[in-house]
Amino acid sequence: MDPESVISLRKGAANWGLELGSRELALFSRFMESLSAGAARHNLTAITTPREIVAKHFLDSLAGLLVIDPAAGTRIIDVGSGAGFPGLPLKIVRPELKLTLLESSRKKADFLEAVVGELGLEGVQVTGRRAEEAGRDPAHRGTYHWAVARAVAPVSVLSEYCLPFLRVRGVLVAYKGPEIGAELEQARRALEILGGAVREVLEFTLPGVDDRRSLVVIDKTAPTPERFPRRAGMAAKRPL
Ligand SMILES: C[S@@+](CC[C@H](N)C(=O)[O-])C[C@H]1O[C@@H](n2cnc3c(N)ncnc32)[C@H](O)[C@@H]1O
Repeated sequence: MDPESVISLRKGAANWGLELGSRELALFSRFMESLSAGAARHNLTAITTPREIVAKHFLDSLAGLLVIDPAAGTRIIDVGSGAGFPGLPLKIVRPELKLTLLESSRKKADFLEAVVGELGLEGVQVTGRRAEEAGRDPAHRGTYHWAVARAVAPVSVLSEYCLPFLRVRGVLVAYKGPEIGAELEQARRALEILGGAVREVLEFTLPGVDDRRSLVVIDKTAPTPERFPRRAGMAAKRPL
């Protein structure tokens, strides 16, 4: 990673109260190399300049640590992880997290396996399945303290993908853009049915690019009824 990117990553992370040392910077640097190679080879991400990768992938992902505290539980699942966001940056900075990267595209899951190996990260499991299927598997259902997802689906649909994975009192952190009011209004019924309640919406600006973002923090307040998630595709086709 070029010196300018290192500086903006360190400065941006300090904005979230995170101090990045040489271990973390080396891992981010290697991750950036894999991303650039992966983007060229497999068209994995549209964001390719180092400045944008730092701000829109690394720092955006790290904002989740404003909410996620491993002291309150270490099991975390990233639903629809794509090229590893937000899960991998969270794991780099909080290595005690036990991370599952769930990604239905085989090509992307293969990329994730390769990156986890290249970075030498322990306690990361890559699962190349759909959320609707893994959410019914007892190895995953009701077992996580945290679920995170970025750019996967509207909150009404995302709740059906993610809430089944959480224990009661677990937390879903949905990474969103600004102006989330109407989307949350549409998700009210789904949250009620699935056992979730919006705790708060944290708004922030991405350092370096000044884009506005928000984190929707949803508490799991009751067990998700057995019939959810519905079969693959239903949540998106007929949101609750
Ligand atoms: C727009 S990408 C976002 C990737 C990453 N979260 C990010 O922010 O860069 C959405 C990803 O979610 C995955 N996805 C969509 N629906 C899914 C589902 N039902 N189960 C698992 N993965 C899913 C897609 O394959 C895709 O890689």
